[in-house]
Order: sequence, then C-alpha cells, then structure tokens
Amino acid sequence: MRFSRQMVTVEEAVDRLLKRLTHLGEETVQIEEAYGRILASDVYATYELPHFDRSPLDGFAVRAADTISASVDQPVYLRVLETVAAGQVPQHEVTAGCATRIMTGAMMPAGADAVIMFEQTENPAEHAATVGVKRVLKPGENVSRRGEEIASGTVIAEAGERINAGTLAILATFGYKQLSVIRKPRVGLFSTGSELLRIDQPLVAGKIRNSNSWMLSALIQEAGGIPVWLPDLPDDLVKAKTIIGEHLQEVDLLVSSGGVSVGDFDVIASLVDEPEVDLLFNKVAMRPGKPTTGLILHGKPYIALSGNPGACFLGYELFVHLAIQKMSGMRQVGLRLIKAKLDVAYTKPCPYPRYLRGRLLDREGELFARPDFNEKAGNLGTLKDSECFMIIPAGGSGKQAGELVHVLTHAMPSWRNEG
Ligand SMILES: Nc1nc2c(c(=O)[nH]1)N[C@H]1C(S)=C(S)[C@@H](COP(=O)(O)OP(=O)(O)OC[C@H]3O[C@@H](n4cnc5c(N)ncnc54)[C@H](O)[C@@H]3O)O[C@H]1N2
Ligand code: MOO
Ligand SMILES: [Mg+2]
Repeated sequence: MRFSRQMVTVEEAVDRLLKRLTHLGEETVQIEEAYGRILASDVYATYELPHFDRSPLDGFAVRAADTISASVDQPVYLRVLETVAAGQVPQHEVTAGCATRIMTGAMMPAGADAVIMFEQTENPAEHAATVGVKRVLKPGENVSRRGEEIASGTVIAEAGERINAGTLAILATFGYKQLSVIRKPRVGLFSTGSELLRIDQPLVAGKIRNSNSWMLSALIQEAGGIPVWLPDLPDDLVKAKTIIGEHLQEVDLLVSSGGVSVGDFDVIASLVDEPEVDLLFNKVAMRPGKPTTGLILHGKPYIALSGNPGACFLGYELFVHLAIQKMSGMRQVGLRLIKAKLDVAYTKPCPYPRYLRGRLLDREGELFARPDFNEKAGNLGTLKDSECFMIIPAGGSGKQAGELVHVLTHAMPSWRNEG
C-alpha cells in the first residue's frame, strides 16, 4: 500500500486514460436495434431529397403565368383537370387555363409551377369543375423542388455520430435497413468492501446495501455500454486478483467502486503495487473522488472509483463515461462544459477543484447553477436530481453567489424550473 501518491490533474488523468483506449470493432445491426448506437462509417444520400417536385400544401397546382391578373375581387377561374393524392402520379399536364387539385406531399403535375392553398381560392369544393384563384403566384411558389433539401451523394450522417431519433428518420428515408456500428463496450462491474449487502439481504448492524453497482450499471447503459455484473471483490488481494483475472477476457473495460483509499482493507490500493499493473493515476486533483485510480491490467483498462456514492458518481462521469465514448468510437469524446452563475455562495476552501453536484436553472434567459446542499461524498439521496457539476477552482475562498463558474453537464435546464 502506497501512502504517498503522485497527484495529477483531472485533465492529465483523463489524457492518460484515453490514450490507452481504442475503439472496438464494427458490427452490423438492423435499424430496429440502431437507436443510440455509434455509426462506424459515413452514410450517404442515395438519391436526391425530395426525389420529385411536390406540393407542401393542400390546394391547386397552377401555372403562375395564369394568375397574373388574379385578385380577391376578381379571381382567375381555372378548369380543374384531376385530383392528385399523396402517393399518386398525376395523369394530366397542366396547360393554360387549367389547374390540378393537389394534396400535401403529392407529386406536382407537369406544366404547373406553383401551388395555391385552398384558403386562397374561390369555390374549392371537392368535385367543382372550376376554381377561382384569388391572388398572383410567382413561379416556384409553394413547390418543394426535387433535391432542394439533400443532394444525392451528400453525407447524411458521419462515422462516430450517435444515432438519435433524427438520425433514424434520415436513415429510414434513404432505406438503410442495416447499419454498420461500433461494438458496444462491455463494462465489467465489481464492488469491493465486506460491508456490502446484496439488494435482497436484510439490513444488519454496520452493513449497507450495495447501491453503487446499480447506479453505475444504469449510467453505463445510458452512455451506450453493456454493464456486466461481476462477483464482489473480497478485501484479500490474492483472492481479488484471481477473481479479476477470471473475468478479464469477458469485458472491454473494468470498473469497480470502493477500496481505492488508504484504508487497511482497501484492496485496489494494494493491487496497484502488483508488478503486472500498469498504473495510470491513483490521486487526482478533484474533490470528491481524489483517490480515483486508473490502471491497465494485462492489457485491460481498469477504472477504480471511490466507494463514496458521490465520489463514485463524479468519477464515473469524468472517467468511465469518457472511456465508453472513446471505446464506442464516438467522434466527440467529452462532456459539455458551459458557464453559469453560481446561485448561492460556496466559500469552503479546498486545495483541489471541487465538483459540486446540482441543478441548472434558467431565469429569464440567464443560466444559474444551484449546488445540492447535501453534497457530502458519502450522501446519495440527491444523486437522482443531479444534472450538472459546478467546478469551484482550487484555493482562494471559493465563489460568491452570482459569480460565473464552469459547469459540466449533459443536461439543459430542466422544464421543472423552480426560479
Ligand atoms: N486516511 C485517509 N482516508 C480517506 C481518504 C484519504 O485521503 N486518507 N480519502 C477519503 C476519500 S476522499 C474517499 S472518497 C474515500 C474513498 O474510499 P474508498 O474508495 O477506499 O472506498 P471504501 O473505503 O471502500 O468505501 C468508502 C465509503 O463508500 C461506501 N461504499 C463502498 N462501496 C459502496 C457501494 N458499492 N455502494 C454503496 N456504498 C459503498 C463504503 O461503505 C464507505 O462508506 O476514502 C476516504 N478516506
Ligand atoms: O473523494 Mo472523497 O469523496 O473527496 O470524500
Ligand atoms: Mg477505503
């Protein structure tokens, strides 16, 4: 067990970790399973969008030239040739003095170069033989032109992009039923500490239920990884090493919580002294979570988070989340760093940057970040309400209310705004 450790900044620790990670291989998935996955290669438009001139309105397709003298008082009357529904192909060319009744999304008939909506016509009744156009139209008015949105060959989604609902819409439009995506990282989850009880065990004096693994498991899924629950690690180093060794091949990344500090039973703290361990960091300039540890064991990256739930939550965000992003081949690895005004003063001095959990509030267009007043590293009741971390710089006397601070988040202010 090393009592003296070398401190590195969060940035340096993240750097050391990410440098050792590469993205996993590709696999093919059906579009039904593609939501949330990371594209392995660029995807192209295979034709132009839209692929035919179409009407964006319910109305009449006309020749703009025919409407030159049209007005509310003196509509221009045109003969109605046919009705074209969306999905149908028009049968008649629109010639001088004629119009085609057309529905939203329907193909424009040849000869017509503008559309007038029903509301701007006289006598738009369904089977009327003529229609009165009550205003002048410009050529091209109310026509969605073939190719106006996306040209054929355009990249519609890039390698490294996460497939969201909008991506699915565009992929479906172009008929991509199968997609090449990066394999999801399998993240092995260990917990440490003989004080831990399983969820179904009755509470006894001195013991607590394992909550970190449930939290981590959800966070890993949210980030696009596959949590793999592994057996609890005992505080006996030899036994712990055996268990870790047995599971190395099943996973791409190992994550544990607890046992990283300098306590007599902190098994991970002892593990880092083993000759087969390539230690990346085990003391990070951050609060909470200072003893967060990163290492490589037989080629496998291993992130050992603090046991304290608050420190575990932060350590997950700063290290595990980014590791999953990198291994999943995400183009942009990182968290959103914004600035907001601190809602209340935080003046507790700290020799390291302090990451305060809390909420974002939008007050009349100004962004405020409100710390959780119950943010001790060992507390967990308000983890569920955390949508950001305010970063209070090291030293000094903290920050006053109204001062700008950096805020790490992936949320935007919630609609449950409490002023
Ligand atoms: N002498 C020192 N003591 C401590 C230091 C230090 O620098 N010097 N650092 C403190 C800080 S900061 C933290 S954070 C903790 C880190 O502790 P460990 O990572 O070693 O974690 P444990 O000792 O195993 O547990 C700490 C705490 O968390 C609870 N825990 C652990 N696992 C879980 C779980 N899966 N679910 C819920 N809660 C869990 C555990 O019962 C302890 O209460 O060390 C300080 N000490
Ligand atoms: O890392 Mo500890 O959570 O600062 O108390
Ligand atoms: Mg400990």
